[in-house]
Amino acid sequence: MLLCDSGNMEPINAMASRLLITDQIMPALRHWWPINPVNAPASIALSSLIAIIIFSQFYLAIAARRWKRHFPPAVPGLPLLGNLLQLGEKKPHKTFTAWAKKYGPIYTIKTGADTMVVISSAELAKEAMITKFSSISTRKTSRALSILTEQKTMVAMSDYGEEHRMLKKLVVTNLLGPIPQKANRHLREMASFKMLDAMYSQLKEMDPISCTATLNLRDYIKQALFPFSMYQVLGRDPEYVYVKEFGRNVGRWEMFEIFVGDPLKAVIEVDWRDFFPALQWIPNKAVEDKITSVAVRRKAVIRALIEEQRQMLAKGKQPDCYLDFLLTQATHLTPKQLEMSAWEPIIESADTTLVTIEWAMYEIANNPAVQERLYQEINEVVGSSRIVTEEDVPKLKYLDAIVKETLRKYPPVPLLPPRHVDEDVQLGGFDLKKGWQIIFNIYGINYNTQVWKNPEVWDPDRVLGDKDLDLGFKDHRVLPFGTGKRMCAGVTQAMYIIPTNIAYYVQHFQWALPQDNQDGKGVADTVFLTTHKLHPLQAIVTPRHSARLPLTI
Ligand code: HEM
Repeated sequence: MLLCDSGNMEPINAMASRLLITDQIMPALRHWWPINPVNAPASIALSSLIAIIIFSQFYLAIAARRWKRHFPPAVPGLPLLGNLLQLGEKKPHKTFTAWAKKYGPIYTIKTGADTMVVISSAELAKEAMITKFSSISTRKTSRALSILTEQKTMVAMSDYGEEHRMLKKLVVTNLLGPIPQKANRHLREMASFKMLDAMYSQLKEMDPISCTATLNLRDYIKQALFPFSMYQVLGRDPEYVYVKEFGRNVGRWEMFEIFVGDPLKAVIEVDWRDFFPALQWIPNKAVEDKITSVAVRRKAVIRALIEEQRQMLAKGKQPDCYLDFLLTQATHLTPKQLEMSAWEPIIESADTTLVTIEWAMYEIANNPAVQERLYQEINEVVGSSRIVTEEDVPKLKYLDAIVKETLRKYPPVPLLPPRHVDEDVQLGGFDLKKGWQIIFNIYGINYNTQVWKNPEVWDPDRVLGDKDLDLGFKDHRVLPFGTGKRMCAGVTQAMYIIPTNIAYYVQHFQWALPQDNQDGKGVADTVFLTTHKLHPLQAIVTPRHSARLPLTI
């Protein structure tokens, strides 16, 4: 195309000027390769040859750079399916951690058409989540997550950007940050004290003489946390709500299933089309219907609650809770953002905190020496005539070690929701390609044998007095809450509720596991997205006092 078909130089010059070869460059070129009308065809052919050589060298240099790209090791898999069949069970974090021992702290796997980078070391997690955050800040959600999160209209699942910042600021400033959480202390105490009273009445009812009986602790934690989360958001814990779409009332515990239980089960629903984008067009109605029905039910109930709240405000109720704030002050929210902002803190309050408390109490019940030591600490710091308070917690160092060691051994979110590589980036000296996804294997980080000896052993002494261990703020050895700009927004609330509740339980009761406890060896099994204990904790509970201790003497 660049050649002209005669000796006429005009078209070449015109083309040169079109190619921005300016008047200054052309004379220099002519000097270097004298072009004249007589030998023009030969000159042009030679020029072209040189251009081709230069171009191909340039191309080869780029290609060589690309060939030299240093990708992380890949776990061998099958053609097309990749490693999907190796991830069939519900504990992929354990498989990832086993692979990390073989392939190192960063490796790739293929899940169908997707390349996923799995990271299992604190240094690499820090590099990706803090230093290289801007290149890795969006999320590619599964179909199930996309439906359940109303296309990422949720702080935890949104891409980093304007909407995320706006929604996160709203919830942190008005509900989850240190100031609103301090103000909500009475709600936490009310919920926990009600739970302790319920445990006492149950024990008295089951065995009026010894008051010792086997209780299902998960039920009690749930009975405290769900009403608490409703109070935080709605300023009340409605026994039921009328849902127009259902044509009937929905009771408190049905609401729990609709807001918490069902979405958690639905989110791990696997739709094979997630792994093969080329086959998106094939319908998978059964899975889609199931997930859509969970989302539709949730929407109907949250709308009913919002409508009730609107009516209460219209009748003169003073705004005194998060939803009131959203309805009266955050009027810029779209209806979808409003509904999701009301629901998100409910599901987040009710699940991960429960998981942590239940695992901590399982370990405490299973380790009488630890239990006795914690009880002695509480007695020394607080005494036995009043209940532990939130002000006491910073003084209870052994309790702090128990909480941190539990979050290390049982991180409630063992794998962070995958992040998307938005542009080619280097991580730990390896090249990652745009379009890949990154899985942060928090479980693998917390079980890194180069950092933690015998990581599968629960031992609060290993973190006792370790002042640096701050769970992801500055120190990255244990990352239950993630780190950096996407760090958990509920960390303040969780770190109020978890230690106080463990302290209440140990201050008021002695705990033991029944002989025939179902946990046996496979205790760390998990059933949901979070590391729920496979079986609810059944423990033999003996009161240390005749009733709940008072707040003040
Ligand atoms: C032991 C309790 C908890 C644990 C272990 C936990 C853990 C996590 C983790 C690992 C993330 C994801 C970070 C990432 O993707 O990089 C997260 C995000 C989040 N958590 Fe929690 N969480 C807990 C409790 C809570 C509570 C009680 C709430 C609120 C009521 C909450 C609200 C959030 C929110 C809003 C985000 C999204 C933050 C963002 O994307 O910017 N979490 N949490």
